[in-house]
Amino acid sequence: MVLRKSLADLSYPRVRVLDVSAAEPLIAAHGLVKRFGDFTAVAGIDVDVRAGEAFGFLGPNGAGKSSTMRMIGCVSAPSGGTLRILGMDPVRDGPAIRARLGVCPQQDSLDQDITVRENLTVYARYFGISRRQARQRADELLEFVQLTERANDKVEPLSGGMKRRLTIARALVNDPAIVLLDEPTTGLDPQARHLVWERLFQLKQRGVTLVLTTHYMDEAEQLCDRLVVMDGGRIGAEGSPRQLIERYATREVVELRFSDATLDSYLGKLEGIGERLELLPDRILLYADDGDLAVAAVHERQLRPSSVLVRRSTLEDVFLHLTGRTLVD
Ligand SMILES: Nc1ncnc2c1ncn2[C@@H]1O[C@H](COP(=O)(O)OP(=O)(O)OP(=O)(O)O)[C@@H](O)[C@H]1O
Repeated sequence: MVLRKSLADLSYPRVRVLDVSAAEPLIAAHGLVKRFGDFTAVAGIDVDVRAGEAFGFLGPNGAGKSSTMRMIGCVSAPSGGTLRILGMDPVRDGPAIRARLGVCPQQDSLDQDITVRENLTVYARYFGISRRQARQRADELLEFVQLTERANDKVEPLSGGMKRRLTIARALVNDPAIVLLDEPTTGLDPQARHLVWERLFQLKQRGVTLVLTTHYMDEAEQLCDRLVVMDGGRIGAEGSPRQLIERYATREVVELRFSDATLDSYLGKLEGIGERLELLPDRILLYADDGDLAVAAVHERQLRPSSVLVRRSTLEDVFLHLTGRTLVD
């Protein structure tokens, strides 16, 4: 496997691009297992991550996403199966792999006692980067994550979104071949999430290989070229967001609420409209390629929902179809 710097983009963040002749995926997992005592957190998953793609693990809390990321990050040994990262074995070649990974953990692990810039320069020194280069790299990265004005401030007073952006900058210090992001926007407010997405999108545009976990379907839809839907340590489906929606949902969904009776009494009355019905605690979802036609059919049956919403299908619908639960349950 040959890695070379992209000549097209000399500005930060520098990009490592896999030589097109390399056949092996950057991350290849087959039958990967993680056990904690008798409990199986990851139950034999197959994953291939290719150079330059943004790959996501979408699933609810406890799905096994972080356990998988920790194995890929070479901080937790697999209990079974095979895992190769950048053509190497994470157990034997952990330090060599870690040197080429950028890791953005779920919990911010920034040093609160030093400045924003020092968080980057000190980290850069772990990778053997010279003091002068570290300083230059830190300044470029602070500009990239829009924190230049806070460079000399301590970390503690920064907002959650700023801390997350600083953690992303830190993950880029060593010019990584793969950036691992565990729940990059969990706990952030909508504006801060959008800023993080925007920076990640920039990285993606520059060809950086991103691997992220999320339980936000909008995050997965916006950022991921390809993703796996994970639940209970297993992968239920794999594909691009669009492929998954086409495969597991209809083009549109009608959300129906009724105020006059228990919801399940309407299931029989709606039978045969659209392709599928899902009963949620507060509404019925009616899957149909043409939502308006489905609504007309509902009215023809003299049913009077208290509210009707026609929307496009999302990954949330895919997850519901695959697991019978919503992601936020
Ligand atoms: N060190 C550990 N010891 C015992 N059980 C663990 C350990 N780490 C994780 N687990 C369990 O493994 C399961 C999967 O956890 P994991 O953190 O991988 O899920 P996740 O999909 O990342 O969810 P979250 O978003 O909550 O982190 C959970 O039931 C969790 O309690």
